[in-house]
This record gives sequence, C-alpha cells and structure tokens, in this order.
Amino acid sequence: MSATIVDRATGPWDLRLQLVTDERVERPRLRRAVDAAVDAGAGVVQLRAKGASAREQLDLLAELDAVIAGRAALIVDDRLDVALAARDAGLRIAGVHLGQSDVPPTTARRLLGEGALVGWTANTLEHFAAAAVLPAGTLDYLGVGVIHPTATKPGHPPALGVDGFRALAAHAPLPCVAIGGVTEVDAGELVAAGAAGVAVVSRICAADDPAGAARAIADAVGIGVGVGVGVGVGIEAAVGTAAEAGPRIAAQVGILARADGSPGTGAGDPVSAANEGIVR
Ligand SMILES: Cc1ncc(COP(=O)(O)OP(=O)(O)O)c(N)n1
Ligand SMILES: Cc1nc(C(=O)O)sc1CCOP(=O)(O)O
Ligand SMILES: [Mg+2]
Repeated sequence: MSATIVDRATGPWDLRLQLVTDERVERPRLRRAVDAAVDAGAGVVQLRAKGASAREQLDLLAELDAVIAGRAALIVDDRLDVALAARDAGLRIAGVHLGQSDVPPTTARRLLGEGALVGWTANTLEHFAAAAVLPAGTLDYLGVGVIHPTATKPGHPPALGVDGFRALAAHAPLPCVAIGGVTEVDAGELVAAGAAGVAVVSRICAADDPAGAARAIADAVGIGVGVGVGVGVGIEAAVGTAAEAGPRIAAQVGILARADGSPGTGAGDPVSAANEGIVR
C-alpha cells in the first residue's frame, strides 16, 4: 500500500520525505537542516531526541515549530506526553511516531484526535498483523526498517535491503515509510519497491550540504518534478524601445503542474507559468 498523502484535519501531509532529527547535531545546524528539508518538500518532521528530558524536548519542539512555520507536520518520536504538552503550550504538533514498546497507538489516536498523524514502527509480519487489527483510522503509516545498517540506531533490527523491503511491504496493511541508511541512492528504488516515502536522519542532518542532500532525496522520491504542458496566452505591457512599445500578445508553452497533480506556482496564471517554463 503506497498512498503518499495523509488527509487529516491537521494536514494534508505528504509522506514521501520525512526528516527525523539527529540528536548528535548541534541546534543551529539542526535548524538549518530542518529548514532545508522542508524547503525541499519534506512533508513530515519528526523530533527524535531520545537523550533529552521532556522539558528539553518541549524547547526543541518550540524551535522546530518556529522553523517549520506550518509548512510540514511536526511529530514526536516515542513521547505522547510531550506531544500533548507541546500542543497545550500552543505549538503546532501534528502527532507522534510510536515504537513497539511505546504507549498503544489507540491511546495516541484517542488523546490526539482524529486530525492527528500517527505512525508506528513495524518490521515483521507479526507487527503488520498487529497493525491490521487496530480500529480503522488508528494509524496513518508504518515505519519499516532498517533498510541498511546505520549508526544512528544502535542495536537496530536486521537490515532488509531494498529487496527485503519490497517482499515485506507487499504484505503491509498501511502505507510504509522506509527508514534506516536511506540516501538519494536508493530512495527512488524504495518508492518503486512500494514505499509511500522515506524517513531520513543522517544523510540530511549530518550532511555538509543539507539543502543539496534534501533536494536530491526529494527528487528521488518524485517531489517537485514538473510534468504536463500548458499553453499560456496573455497581454504584456512592453517597456523599452519604440519598436517594443505598446501592449502585445504573449503565447508560450510551459509546465503547469507537479508530479502529484498539485498546481505549480504558475497554475492559474498561464503566462507566468509559461514564462517560468518548469514549475518546481
Ligand atoms: C518513520 C520512522 N520509522 C521508524 C522509527 C523508529 O521508531 P522506534 O521504533 O520508536 O525507534 P526509535 O526511533 O525510538 O529508536 C522512527 N523513529 N521513525
Ligand atoms: C530512528 C531509526 N529507526 C529505524 C528503524 O528501523 O526503526 S532506523 C533509524 C535510524 C535512521 O537513521 P539514518 O537515516 O541516519 O540511517
Ligand atoms: Mg521511537
């Protein structure tokens, strides 16, 4: 199952690229990485700060909320209590990503509400079976990994590889987000293998060029690729030499829509869309 858009009241949210924060990275650098990822089209940002206290996580969430500014869903790893407290403090918290040993997803759904985004880690058929028997609408996606060995999660489960992911994801009852050692090298292959999207920590947060890394992964998963052709016709007021003076008709061909069918920045204004040429 590979639907990429979660249509909740806090959203809609795009699952194709999820940035998960890296607690090894200093805050200014982390803020830049988050901003770059959201600029590149990440639809979800997850605070993962396992060594931080609840109060520290609340401070971090306030920083992330300011950086994200409503452009992506901000969710919290493990800590439903922190997510609720952050909401209570007025922060835009879309939901949580829960692990198998965290509070039950049904509790999170009940306390966060119908509009929330709730993900659950699942890396075996037994986990899938447990997800399948939850009340409909409890979960939005499953986090499936690790794809490759990664230093970000010591003691991680056995690496699936892209082929292992494909074989497992074929049985998933919900959209799967692939995680663990994912980079631009295989993000596209994972989507082709059935992933709704990918979740990434170090390849973006620890990159020398987080914006470049985020754009490369966003491209690989199909975010922002312009497709379709539109014809633009309009009247321009020319400024310049006498020969150019006076209104003239402009008719050009341009690209109007994004790969997911959403309008490009020029849609609704065919001339500027045409002039822009490619909308992304
Ligand atoms: C998208 C996504 N998938 C899986 C995980 C792993 O979560 P969890 O099992 O809670 O393990 P920790 O991240 O807490 O070590 C995730 N965080 N995000
Ligand atoms: C947080 C996490 N969860 C995983 C899982 O398989 O459940 S793998 C992982 C770490 C992902 O970090 P990186 O992108 O740096 O490899
Ligand atoms: Mg967790």
